[in-house]
Amino acid sequence: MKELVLPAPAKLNRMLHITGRRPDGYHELQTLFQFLDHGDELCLRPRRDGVIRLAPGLSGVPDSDNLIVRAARLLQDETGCRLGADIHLTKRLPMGGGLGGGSSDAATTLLGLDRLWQLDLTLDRLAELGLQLGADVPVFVRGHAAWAEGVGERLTPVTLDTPWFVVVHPGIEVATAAVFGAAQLTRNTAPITMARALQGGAPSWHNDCEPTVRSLYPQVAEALDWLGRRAPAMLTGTGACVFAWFDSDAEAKRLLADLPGRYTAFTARGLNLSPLHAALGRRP
Ligand SMILES: C[C@@](CO)(OP(=O)(O)O)[C@H](O)COP(=O)(O)OP(=O)(O)OC[C@H]1O[C@@H](n2ccc(N)nc2=O)[C@H](O)[C@@H]1O
Ligand SMILES: Nc1ncnc2c1ncn2[C@@H]1O[C@H](COP(=O)(O)OP(=O)(O)O)[C@@H](O)[C@H]1O
Repeated sequence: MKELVLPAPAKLNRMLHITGRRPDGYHELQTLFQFLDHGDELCLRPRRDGVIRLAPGLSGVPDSDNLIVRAARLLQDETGCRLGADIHLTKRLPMGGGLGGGSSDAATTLLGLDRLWQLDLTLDRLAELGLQLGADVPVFVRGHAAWAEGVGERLTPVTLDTPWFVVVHPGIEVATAAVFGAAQLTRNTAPITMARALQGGAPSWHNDCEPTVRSLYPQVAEALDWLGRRAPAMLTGTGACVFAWFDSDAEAKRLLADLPGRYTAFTARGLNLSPLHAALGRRP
């Protein structure tokens, strides 16, 4: 096999509750993950010499810290595979945006190299490896919209409504660790059942990180207010991106016409199945 060109889709957290904090400091969440038909793209080519080469890299992220390189090395270490890869990244998702770009890149690397290197690992095994790289990686490995608990690793597939979204980036990066470390963050939302979360649907959903992110990052508060005046708006993950949902692409696109110059934005449709798995012909 010469090369694989694969998508690394974005995710949204359609709702997010923080229900506790573990002894290791990580937070217990209940969240609904859904994919978008918009994201990064990776081109993977095998090398015989075992070298992992990423081009272009990301400014401000040394290659050895890049989740793509870390995912590839983890796979080599775990399987003893002596092949390497040239990896070309087309980065479209803003970093620290709450869209899971780095986690999705890592998952695409794991599944793509599993195929190129003919390792035939199960999605269970790849999700286990993914969790070592970040709490959000397993859902991208599994490839199905999901109700997630724990730190995001206990996943139950769900089928959500698939509206068109406007995703607005306020032009700043949010540090996930800063939000989870904030004294004011509420960590005591009572756990609910998945059935209850699904029953209320989008109008009943909220994100427990929002009040803290609003006060730590006024630019995110402004973007939420701007979008919220036009449609119901929410924060994804710990931000910085905020989103609103519409019944049609045309309605979503109309909103972009008024977008203030300080923001960037895109429209995308919600997906319950990851385009990565579709591209690989692999059942989530
Ligand atoms: C909050 C969520 C919701 O989807 O999204 P993002 O806004 O980052 O996309 C994620 O759980 C984020 O997952 P991910 O971005 O992979 O986080 P990690 O790299 O594992 O963790 C970054 C840091 O955030 C804190 N952290 C993260 C996840 C969690 N459940 N509890 C935490 O306390 C820890 O301090 C950790 O060192
Ligand atoms: N391939 C990658 N793409 C994006 N960010 C990466 C990548 N590898 C490492 N990172 C680091 O992970 C951080 C969080 O990235 P990202 O996944 O884009 O945000 P979020 O978790 O908010 O969705 C970045 O600020 C960056 O330092």
